[in-house]
Amino acid sequence: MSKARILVVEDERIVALHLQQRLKLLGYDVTTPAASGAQALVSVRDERPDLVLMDIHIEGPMDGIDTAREISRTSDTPVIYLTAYSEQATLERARATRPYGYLIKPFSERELHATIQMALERRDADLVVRQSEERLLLALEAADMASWELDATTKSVLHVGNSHRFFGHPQEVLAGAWDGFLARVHDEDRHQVDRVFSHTSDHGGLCSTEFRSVHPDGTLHWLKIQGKLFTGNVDRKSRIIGVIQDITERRRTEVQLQQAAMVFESAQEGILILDRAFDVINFNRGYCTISGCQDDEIIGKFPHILDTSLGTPVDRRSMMTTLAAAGRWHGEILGRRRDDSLLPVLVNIASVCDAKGDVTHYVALFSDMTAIRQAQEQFQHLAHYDPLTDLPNRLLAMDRLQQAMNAAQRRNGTVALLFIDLDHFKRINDTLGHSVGDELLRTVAKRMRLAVRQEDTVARLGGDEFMVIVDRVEQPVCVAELSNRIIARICEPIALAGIEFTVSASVGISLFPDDGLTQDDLIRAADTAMYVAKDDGRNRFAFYTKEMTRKATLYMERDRDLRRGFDMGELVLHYQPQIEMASGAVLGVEALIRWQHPTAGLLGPDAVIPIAEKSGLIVPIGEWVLREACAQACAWRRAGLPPLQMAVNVSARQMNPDRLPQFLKTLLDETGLPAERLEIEITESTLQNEDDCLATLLQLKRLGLMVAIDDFGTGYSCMGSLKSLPIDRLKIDRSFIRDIPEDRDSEAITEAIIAMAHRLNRTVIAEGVETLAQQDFLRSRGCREGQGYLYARPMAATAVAALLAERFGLAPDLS
Ligand SMILES: Nc1nc2c(ncn2[C@@H]2O[C@H](COP(=O)(O)O[C@H]3[C@@H](O)[C@H](n4cnc5c(=O)[nH]c(N)nc54)O[C@@H]3COP(=O)(O)O)[C@@H](O)[C@H]2O)c(=O)[nH]1
Repeated sequence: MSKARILVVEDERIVALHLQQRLKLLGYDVTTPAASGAQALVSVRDERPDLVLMDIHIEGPMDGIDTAREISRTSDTPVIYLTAYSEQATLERARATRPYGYLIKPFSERELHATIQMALERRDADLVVRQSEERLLLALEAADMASWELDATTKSVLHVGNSHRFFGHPQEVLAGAWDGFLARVHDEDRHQVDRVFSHTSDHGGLCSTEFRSVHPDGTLHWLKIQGKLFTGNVDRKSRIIGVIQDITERRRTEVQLQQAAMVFESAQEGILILDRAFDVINFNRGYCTISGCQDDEIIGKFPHILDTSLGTPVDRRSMMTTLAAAGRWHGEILGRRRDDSLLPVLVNIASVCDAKGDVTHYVALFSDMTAIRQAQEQFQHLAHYDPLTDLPNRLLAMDRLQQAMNAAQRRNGTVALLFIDLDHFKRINDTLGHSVGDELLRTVAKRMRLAVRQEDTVARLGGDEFMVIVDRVEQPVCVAELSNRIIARICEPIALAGIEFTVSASVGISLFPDDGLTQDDLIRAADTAMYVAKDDGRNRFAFYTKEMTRKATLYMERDRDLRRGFDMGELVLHYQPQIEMASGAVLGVEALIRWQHPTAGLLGPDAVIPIAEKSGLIVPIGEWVLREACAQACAWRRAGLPPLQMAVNVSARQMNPDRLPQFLKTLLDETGLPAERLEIEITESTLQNEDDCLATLLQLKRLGLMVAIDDFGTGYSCMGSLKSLPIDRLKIDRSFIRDIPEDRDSEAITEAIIAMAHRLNRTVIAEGVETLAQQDFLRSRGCREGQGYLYARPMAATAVAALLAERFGLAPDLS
């Protein structure tokens, strides 16, 4: 253990040397003695003695007490005063410097040694305390804390460490009366702080509270004070001692977290926190509302709303790739709710990464877009539909018209544009009021919609002007019929405001491409036509061209007449025999329609078939013909006439595989006519144009019927296709037979058809045979059968019976 080094401060050199000797003898190490305060301070600084023996009266301006004060200010070196004086004032001054001892001269070796030892002991103890204090201070500083102390009895603040940091005031401002301290606390927290400290002062134990301190610059700091009531062992004083801490940052974070939690919980959007495997680890109420899922159906599972089995398929792989590359993915999908209903959702997914940049979670946000989409739809609707009638407005009508024109151009078709204007609407509006006028327009709009096909567009252009766009017009006459249907519907009585009245309409029609190639041209043409209809007396239609109007009107009159005639049973069948040319034997007959018109007399098929084809009446008329022909064939059989082939013409529109075979099967079953006795004649063009034709023919062959191709040679059937068709007979067209023998080409064609029929193992018959020369030619080329005026004209059923009876010498029972 090293010797303690002692500095002697003594202005009397002899005394100083003597004291040094005594100290050495006592085992101490001594430094060079100092005679003045200035020397002493230099020595303390340079020699670093363990103790100073300080005479009070020394050289220089500073006495020993001043020097000791300066030493204690700049170092920890303990000072023991040496003096011969012991008057009170000096002692008071000396005590204020907190010396480690006081030796009154003269003193003994024992006194000197004991005082020095005690001083060194005390210095060591002080050092330990100071180090411990220092450690505590450093620890508090490291924790951004400070100590504080309150006298619980007097409720005065004894100490507030680092007061600047926490209160913005020096210690002196805070120390002292409790109210002074409370004045630095925020108004709203003051009562609480007072209550907490009062409680601990009165009842002991721990105290802890958080409050805001108000700094002089107005800033607020959140502080946390914790403490405990202690009662001093010596002085029995009650103190609350503890630590103070600035928790402003923590409070801010807490507030932010609270706000975030509030946003999370109260958000209308669905929010999910997903783990790296995309399984849900947290969700908010919004997600439950949007997805319809219960709490226990969400956690630990893949988000139901992203389920790809319904709605918009979400390509999970590309989503993950985007998330990995950009950290976010968003898109609008049709999401799947718990009950499998679908809803439009905007999905935003963001990756959450740790400090190293590795993905730890995903946050997914789901916004229900239903309301927005509905609003958009409503907006779209408002932009494109008339609010009064809910019909398309001019804007949408023009768009539809353009589309129809484009499509018609591609397929070489026709589009009709109908301009419809109510007659005298203004009068109704003026007399019955606008609300009745509005109601009338609504009623008319509904009636027009009911009059047209689903695919046609009915639009309101404004006022009492409407437009109908008819796509895929087959015949202009169909448009005329539609116009009449619309006019008729509009004309039906309307009861409004307690009054029943009727309103009529005038319709102008233009056709694309005939009447114009642009929208403007077509509209202008339809408008012009509408004024023509008005000029002609209103309540009618008019085409842009007069000829079209005339044709359509004529057709409709004929159509009406035919329907009436059909209903009145004015249609009849005549039969033209088919002959074996070598023997003159009647092999069969062809049923040909006639119309016994009440004013025009007997009309041929030309007055029936074209109109019936256009109006669709051909199907019921054709079925009537088949029924009538079969019934007649059976009647002849029953009358004892020899069995005959019954050939019946069937139009292309009848060749419906879902209808004709079943109809014929039932007919044969009902009449008992053997199937092979009935021959269906279809034209070559029917065979070539109708997709359904082949399917129907195959079914007819399965029933056992015979099939002939009528007007053969006028189409373009090739041998290859004929070979595979289910036909039994070719009927050479009358136009080739007519020019035989004058025309070589007709002869060549006829000859070729006969040869082809033979090669294909089909029978062949020539129609329109009028002369023996024609018959000779046909026979010489191998054609065995013929039909024509040479043998017989088409005739009534009774005439056929009479002819057959005569040929066979029979007396048929035709009763
Ligand atoms: N879908 C249906 N079509 C029918 C039906 N009935 C008739 N038709 C079609 O009408 C076409 C014309 O028939 P029609 O006016 O009766 O003329 C037939 C004969 O009168 C006529 N013919 C017969 N021989 C001669 C002749 O020597 N000279 C001459 N100038 N004309 C003659 O030919 C018609 C029969 O021809 P086809 O049917 O081609 O064998 C008629 O062609 C049918 O297409 C019906 O019910 N449904």
